[in-house]
Amino acid sequence: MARTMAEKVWEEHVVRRAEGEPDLLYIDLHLVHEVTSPQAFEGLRLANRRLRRPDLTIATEDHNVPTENIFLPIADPVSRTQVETLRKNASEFGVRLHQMGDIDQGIVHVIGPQLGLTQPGMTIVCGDSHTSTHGAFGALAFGIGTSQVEHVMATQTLPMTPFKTMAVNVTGSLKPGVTAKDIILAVIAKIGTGGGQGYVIEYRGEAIRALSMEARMTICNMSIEAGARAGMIAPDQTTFDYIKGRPHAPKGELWDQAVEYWKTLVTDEDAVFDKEVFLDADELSPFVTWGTNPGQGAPLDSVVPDPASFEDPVERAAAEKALAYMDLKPGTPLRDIRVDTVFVGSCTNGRIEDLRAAAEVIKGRKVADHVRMLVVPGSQRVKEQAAAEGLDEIFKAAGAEWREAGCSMCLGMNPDTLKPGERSASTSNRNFEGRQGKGGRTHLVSPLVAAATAVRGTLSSPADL
Ligand SMILES: CC(C)[C@H](C(=O)O)[C@@H](O)C(=O)O
Ligand code: SF4
Repeated sequence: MARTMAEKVWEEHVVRRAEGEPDLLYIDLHLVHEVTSPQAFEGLRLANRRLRRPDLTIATEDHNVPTENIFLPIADPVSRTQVETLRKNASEFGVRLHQMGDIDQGIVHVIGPQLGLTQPGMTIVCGDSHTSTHGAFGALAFGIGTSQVEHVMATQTLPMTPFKTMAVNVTGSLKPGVTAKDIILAVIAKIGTGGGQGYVIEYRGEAIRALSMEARMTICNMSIEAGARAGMIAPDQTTFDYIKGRPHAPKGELWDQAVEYWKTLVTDEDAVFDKEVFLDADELSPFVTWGTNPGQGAPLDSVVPDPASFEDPVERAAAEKALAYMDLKPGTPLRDIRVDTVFVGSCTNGRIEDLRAAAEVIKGRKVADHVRMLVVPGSQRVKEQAAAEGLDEIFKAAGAEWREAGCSMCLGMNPDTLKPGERSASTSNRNFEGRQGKGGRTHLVSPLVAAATAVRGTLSSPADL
């Protein structure tokens, strides 16, 4: 029977199947961070169990880490406890941990691909919703809850209920200045934050094929913001070239065998998806969010929508509430919205290509006087590479702050937060109330829009400079 890529990867990993029960899947890679692992380790300890496969488990410190003065003790007691607990657990259970200051430390979804741990055809889990990022390689990658984290630690398997399949077909090609971030914000605006519920999305079409691996990761990363269980992109030459030579990539003959297998991980031509969505890349322009969920977005060229224009009463009420929180008036051109802060970073857009894109725009220009710009590499290696290319100097010369790797202002779990009432343009993935700090207001944007906004001080694209 013809199968989709997601179904193929799933079938390869079933270790037990019984009528009326979820399939038990083998897990190839388990990524761990300090927020969702403490209770799982504690559960193992109480049950007197060891970790089943420490070699398939890797941990990093990301959410709670400060991005300045990383060799001083963490000031916030909750953050400090979480990080210290992970260190203690990793050493007790034999898990490789990349600590602050380690060259391989960084956001969990940045370091997996970077180390070559993330590979096509794998099942990958992490107690973190944006695990969907790894699907960009043709892996089936799910965010899981803490009790599931414990299950994987103890058994290297996970019971999983079947999913539905959705194809998001992106035809045509992107105009200059339009990026993967704009594609995914447009997809979520189209299908809604619940549109992907129960589905694994496969992104397909010529516009997707033309994207770099990092751009593909940006798209798969935000699948979860459409409510999907995972997002995937079929592996191709772009994927193989990205993985080749990385520390954990197969070598020699094993490499050739792996690529042969990876090439089979494409959706069969006559496979049928449960749902199909179409988008024309030629029609896209830079996209920004105006509301408090990632689906409340619109082209930068447009205006803050009037809640009355939403036919669905639930959407209308949500828009009213969002505009009140965001302190925005219907009809205001999105370009007139003035920001206080610009954040370039996160597992959505904190990779080297993102920093290059932002640097290209900001080079030789200045961050507006009323704006604070934070540039936070997704990992220490990204930081090192950016510095080798002189990007750090470009940002600093423009007046931006250049930081150490971590989740930073993507969420308010570390010192990088918005103050109440402050407004940001942010390359991250969530704009919920209080996400970047209590009372903070977030507009999700691409790195290009972020950089242009930093210069003009209002939501802008490079074409406005
Ligand atoms: C803290 C963590 C559990 C959370 C997630 O699961 O996504 C975080 O990474 C986020 O982005 O909100
Ligand atoms: S960067 Fe943001 S979205 Fe990504 S893992 Fe960290 S907190 Fe979650």
